[in-house]
Amino acid sequence: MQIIPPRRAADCGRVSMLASVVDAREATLCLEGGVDVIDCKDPSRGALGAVTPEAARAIVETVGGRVPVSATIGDHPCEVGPIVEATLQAAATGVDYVKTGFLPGGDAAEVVRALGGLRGETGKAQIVGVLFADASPDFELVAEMAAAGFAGVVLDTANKSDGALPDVLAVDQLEHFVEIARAHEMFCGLAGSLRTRHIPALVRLAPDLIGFRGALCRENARTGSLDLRAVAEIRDAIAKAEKIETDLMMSKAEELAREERAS
Ligand SMILES: O=C[C@H](O)COP(=O)(O)O
Repeated sequence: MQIIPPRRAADCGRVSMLASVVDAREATLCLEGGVDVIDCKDPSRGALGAVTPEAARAIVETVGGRVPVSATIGDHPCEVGPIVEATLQAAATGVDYVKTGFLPGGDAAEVVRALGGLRGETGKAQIVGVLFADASPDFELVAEMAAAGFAGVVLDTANKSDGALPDVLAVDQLEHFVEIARAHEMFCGLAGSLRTRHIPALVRLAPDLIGFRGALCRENARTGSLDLRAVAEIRDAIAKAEKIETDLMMSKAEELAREERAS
């Protein structure tokens, strides 16, 4: 089960919606709401809080292969031991992707290389690196991740009470991140306290996915319960933004064709 492979999202304008869920009930609600990727996460335990292995297995079973399932491993210090152990534990639950965050401090490149050395030990699970826009992200790490065989990379925020991703990094920096991921043939995701109002500018960057938790909950309380209407609102906002982008591309193509015929 694959998230849209690199380049196709940019070519066909299809941006996947990722929703972070705490249990099988929320996973079912997200499937009903048309979510493209189910992300196992316990928001009460941090930016990349991990659910229990039992909860992750229950989510995988409930989703039943209908969409890709990812799991976060927790906000570990950037050290080989804890991150490798947590990554293997998450991979053993049957998810398609394990999202591994890189907080500042420690030798992130060493950790990436250690994770690359796990090839074959993570079963079907592929590793996705998560960089934190509000914690001095090193975009040079994307090349290391690609060399280590990571499937993708996500730019998220660590501090969920200090603004959204576009408040932390300017759009041209977000665009640069997407371009770097594409250049290394990895899928890329954008996340971090995102709301409906952020969607048009982010869809314009054509990431492969945009991730949400807080916006999907009642009163945007990320540790609260998911709300089907909020899920549908975000789903519709992505579809609307994609249609605008597609129509814009079509009209530009028609204008170019007219100019060529006239020349
Ligand atoms: O990957 C998903 C994001 O971490 C969503 O969480 P957030 O919307 O609360 O930032």
